[in-house]
Amino acid sequence: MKWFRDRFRYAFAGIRYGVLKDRSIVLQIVFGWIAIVVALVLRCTFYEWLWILLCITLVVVGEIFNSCIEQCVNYISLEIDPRAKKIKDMAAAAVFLICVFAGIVGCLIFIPKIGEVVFYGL
Ligand SMILES: Nc1ncnc2c1ncn2[C@@H]1O[C@H](COP(=O)(O)OP(=O)(O)OP(=O)(O)O)[C@@H](O)[C@H]1O
Repeated sequence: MKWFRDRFRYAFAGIRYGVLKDRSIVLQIVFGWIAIVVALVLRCTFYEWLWILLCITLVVVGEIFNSCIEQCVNYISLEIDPRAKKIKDMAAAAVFLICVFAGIVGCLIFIPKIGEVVFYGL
């Protein structure tokens, strides 16, 4: 039980560092909440909710991993180095691809629903 409790404590400590120290993570969490509010207003279906929650989770987890990689690089050295640039740029690319995926899913789900609301009302 203590092992289990410790896992939770460390994970929540990690979330706290992320939220307090990384504005990108905070921003993605805010976007996630906006997506949840929009999905509630547009009365998304069960499977639409699954896709939306998957996208939010992927973006936030991707951003946390990106932050970990940036911190690892900074921990090893703060000097300007092309290798450090390559590592950080690749981590940023991974988050960018996840955000593109989430953006496409969001458009596929929300645009037709917004169209329905415009034509027929809520
Ligand atoms: N030590 C370094 N050597 C060379 N280039 C670096 C180095 N550190 C950062 N960079 C370049 O600057 C970019 C931004 O790096 P930084 O660590 O500031 O992350 P960030 O994307 O601004 O993240 P955040 O806003 O979450 O802090 C990197 O993608 C990389 O191109």
